[in-house]
Amino acid sequence: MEKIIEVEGLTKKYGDYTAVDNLNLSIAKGEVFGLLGPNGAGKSTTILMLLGLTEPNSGRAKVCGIDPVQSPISVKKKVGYLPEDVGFYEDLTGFDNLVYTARLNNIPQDQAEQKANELLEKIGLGKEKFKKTGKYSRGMRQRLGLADVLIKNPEVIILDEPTLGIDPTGVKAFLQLIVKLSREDGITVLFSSHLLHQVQQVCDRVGIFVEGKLLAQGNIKDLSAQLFSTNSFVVQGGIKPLKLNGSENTVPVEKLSDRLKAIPGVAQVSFDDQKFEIQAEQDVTHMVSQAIVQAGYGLTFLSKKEFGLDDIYSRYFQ
Ligand SMILES: Nc1ncnc2c1ncn2[C@@H]1O[C@H](COP(=O)(O)OP(=O)(O)OP(=O)(O)O)[C@@H](O)[C@H]1O
Repeated sequence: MEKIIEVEGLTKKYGDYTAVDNLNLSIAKGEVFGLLGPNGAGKSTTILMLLGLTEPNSGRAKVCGIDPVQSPISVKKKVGYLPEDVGFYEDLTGFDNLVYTARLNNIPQDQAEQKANELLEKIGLGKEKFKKTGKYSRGMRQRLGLADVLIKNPEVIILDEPTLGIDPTGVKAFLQLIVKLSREDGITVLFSSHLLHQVQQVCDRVGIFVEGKLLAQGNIKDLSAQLFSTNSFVVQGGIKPLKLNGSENTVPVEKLSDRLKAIPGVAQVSFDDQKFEIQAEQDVTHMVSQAIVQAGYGLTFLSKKEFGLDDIYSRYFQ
């Protein structure tokens, strides 16, 4: 797979303090990668180094095959960067702001206007495009920021905490838009955030960043497998013998337990009276319920839990 962002041993120190410590990272074309970590973890510093806005003390980065230290201007042509707070000309409309950015990027006026119109529709600001940006809400500004980044046809977009201060409906629309861009236009997205659920919703892979170090990276399933052995699914339930056809059809609990253990992917089965817990590598709920009914029992309850980023995150901080 083509690599768009490659980072090896990247380190940044501020005096004696190491803000980014020997970072290794590789992001493929079209991937949505989440850089997840608490405040001060080093996410913004990493982004600044990828953009050539600050120099590393050691290590190297390549973005679209370009070294940002050697060619910061070339990198900026290929990478769109949306900072936490975007600045616009408040007295200009959304449309005029976009056209202005396009002109700065040497896009001819007629193409700039056409592209601005297309993008404003795409980000859902078609109706508000002739409103001055000074009157835009925070969510509208972030969406316009995304259009402002896209107008120069970047190969990569880097979003630093892009959803801060947007209401939940706006956040949902914004996240859907990011996924759409990646899937439809093959744009690679680096999404930096401390918000687990958002990262989980949109990112193909995640890197967990704490105190300048990347503690783990992978898709959510792999990360949870690393942390919770291979058993990232837990199915819990209660059973009761079915009396409909006479209790002679009901197999003993020990035998039921053996049948459950034989289900592919099941690692562990434990019973406590008429309640059970099953740990599995994958979602086995449907096979568990079938085995229970076939053994002559009814289910009094059945619930499943899949370890998510919350569990992964809190496990790292324990
Ligand atoms: N210019 C600077 N001079 C000195 N220290 C800095 C500078 N910039 C960042 N730091 C420190 O480096 C560490 C990493 O900061 P960074 O902004 O990269 O973290 P972050 O993960 O992006 O957090 P946030 O989400 O709060 O922006 C922090 O401890 C911060 O105080």
